[in-house]
Order: sequence, then structure tokens, then C-alpha cells
Amino acid sequence: MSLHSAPKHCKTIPVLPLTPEAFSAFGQVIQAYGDHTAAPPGTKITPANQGSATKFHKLSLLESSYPTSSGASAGLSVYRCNPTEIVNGSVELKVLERHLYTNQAFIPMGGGGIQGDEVLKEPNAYLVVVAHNGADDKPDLSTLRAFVASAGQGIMYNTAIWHQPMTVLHKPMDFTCVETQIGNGDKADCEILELEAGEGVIMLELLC
Ligand SMILES: NC(=O)N[C@@H](O)C(=O)O
Repeated sequence: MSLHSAPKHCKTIPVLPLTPEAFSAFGQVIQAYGDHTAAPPGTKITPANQGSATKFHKLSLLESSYPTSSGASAGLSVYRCNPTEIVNGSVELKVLERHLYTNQAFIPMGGGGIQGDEVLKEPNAYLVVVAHNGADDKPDLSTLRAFVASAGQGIMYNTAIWHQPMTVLHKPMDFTCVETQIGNGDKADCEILELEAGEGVIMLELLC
């Protein structure tokens, strides 16, 4: 459908700044903290590199539950993502996907460090859209949440969490993706669900 027409059954989800607390039911945020007290409780923080660096330890752990016989392996891939279409300050949600046997991290390969409301004004920002699974083994759209992340924030989607494929705003961005996969296109690696059929239109409203 054209985004320019007023959709009949349009549900609007606000896009909120990404914080570890708000995202914790869906995954983890991978970032440094200028104010160490802002890091998730229990985060081990130590000096490193002879005092020239600060290490924020194990903000997320790698998970894989593939059967041994699957031949799946852990690795790092790179996604070069082109900006999505923003119409009247909103992005249409069309697809959700999940990975039943692994968690999946996306780490921007570039500067950043801006957080809060400033993120949306920053040229390098991306959307993180997630939902829990429902009793019908489809996304429970009542749990749908949308966040905007800066180029200084990576994310780890928890295993089997439904999420929108990487959706970048304004400018192309490269991400390192850390995951375990078989790599043969098997549904076990990535299950994709088109939302358009019968779900009505879901708009992700960029708040500034
Ligand atoms: N998550 C995401 O953006 N895409 C990947 O999961 C993929 O398998 O393409």
C-alpha cells in the first residue's frame, strides 16, 4: 500500500531512545558508559591497556542451541545497510524475523556516542524493533516495542526474539553481526514473517 494514503487500520508505535533497561526484556545494549553508574547493575568495569582504556566486561554472552549435527558455526559477518524510507516522520513495519537457535548482535562500525533525544538528529541512527512470541507461535504485537539507537550503541537480540531486519535512518551504516548459523538458508537460521497480510499497517513514529 502507498504510505502516502491514510491507512485504514493503522497502529502507531512510538520510537523511544534505546536504553539497556527498556531493552532488557528483548536483549542487551552493547555500549560504553561515560558515567559508570549508568551501566547495567553488576557490570564489571575495569581499566585496560595500561590505563588508556576502560573495559565494560561481557555486556552480553553468545548463545547457541543448534543440534550438534546441524554443522552450525559462530562467526562475524558485516551488513552494509541502506537507509529506510521515512514518510511523514514514520517508518512502516512490514517484516519481523527470528532466529530460533541463536542470539544475534549488531555492532555499528563507526563513531557515535550521542544518546537520548539527540540520537534522532544524528546522521547515523538505526531502529531496533522487537516483539515477544505469542501463544500462536507468531509475534505478539501487543508486546511490540521500537527504539532508536546511535552509532555508539550495538544490540544483542535474545534468541528467538522477533525483530525487524536492520533498519537504518538517514545514512548508510555498516554493522558487524555476531551470530551462530548453519548458513544454508535453512529456516532454523532465520524465520521471516511478512506482516502486511491481515495485520493492518503498523507505523513506527519517530518522535523528534
Ligand atoms: N537481523 C537482520 O537484520 N537480518 C538477519 O537476521 C538476516 O538473517 O538477514
